[in-house]
Amino acid sequence: MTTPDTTSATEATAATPVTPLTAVTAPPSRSALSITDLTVRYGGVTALNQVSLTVDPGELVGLIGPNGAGKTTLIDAVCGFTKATGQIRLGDRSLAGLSAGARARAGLGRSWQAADLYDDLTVRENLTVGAYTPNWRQTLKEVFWGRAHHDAEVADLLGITHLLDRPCDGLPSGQRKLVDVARALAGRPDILLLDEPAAGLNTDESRQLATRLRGVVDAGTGVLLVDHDMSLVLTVCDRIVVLDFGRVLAEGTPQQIQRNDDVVAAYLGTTAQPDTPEPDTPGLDTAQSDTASPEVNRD
Ligand SMILES: Nc1ncnc2c1ncn2[C@@H]1O[C@H](COP(=O)(O)OP(=O)(O)OP(=O)(O)O)[C@@H](O)[C@H]1O
Repeated sequence: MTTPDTTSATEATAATPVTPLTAVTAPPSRSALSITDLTVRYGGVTALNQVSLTVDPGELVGLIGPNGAGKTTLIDAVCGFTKATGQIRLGDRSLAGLSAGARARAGLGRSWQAADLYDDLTVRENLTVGAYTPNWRQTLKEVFWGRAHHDAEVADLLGITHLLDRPCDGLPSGQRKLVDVARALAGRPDILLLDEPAAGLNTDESRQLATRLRGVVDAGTGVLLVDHDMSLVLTVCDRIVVLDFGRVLAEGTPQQIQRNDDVVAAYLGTTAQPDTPEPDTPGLDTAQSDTASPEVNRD
């Protein structure tokens, strides 16, 4: 079952129900990401200091913290864009010494803070670029699991099927973010690391993204989500790790994190009120109950 390029995306979707992602897209087993004592220094700045965390297949882990806490550095180090010490493993395999390309082929995918799409290409073509990891393993996957079908599945999962044949140039920011995530997913990663996918999105777009991310995770991919949108992180994540000054400050479920005094003091502040407030609470300051983006800039 494939989606021919000559058929419009809408027609294809209507004619051929998309098979669940787990059945077709993924290799039979996926690997967990395990990070131990990860340390990154930029000259005199210790951006990460012995950070350890795990992301299991089918788990959505949030990574939050103030500006400059080291979140992007962690993604860069895991994906091979920044030198680091410590251990990074994907399943049984150590990623030590591997290039960024080799880590992508091993099963890591990532998005970037700015959704830099190839604007003169269509959405479908962007997915094709995202899927391009030329090695025998990838070629075998494509022989057994199919490429065009995979694009259709990924597009379906992110809710962008109707956009597949549109050029990326001119897409609104919310759709660009979804395409960016889809492009990273097109490489069939075991673990997907997302750097602020909700930045610039309005509340509706952010909610839509949350639904789509949950679909990605439920289909078996492990996701590490970096974002300042606390409404998104606290509602969609299974587990949250909080960084502060390059160290792990706290780790736990969203409920545990929002009640952690250290996290409230360092990051969430008085905005940490994700429990549904009484709608008619007298004197409730709506600004204080806004959980959207408690950015703390210490740069
Ligand atoms: N290329 C670099 N050279 C030198 N210092 C850097 C570099 N990249 C990051 N840093 C520093 O490392 C620390 C961690 O930065 P990082 O961008 O990882 O934080 P962050 O948590 O992602 O912040 P934000 O939420 O603002 O994106 C900061 O002190 C930052 O100034």
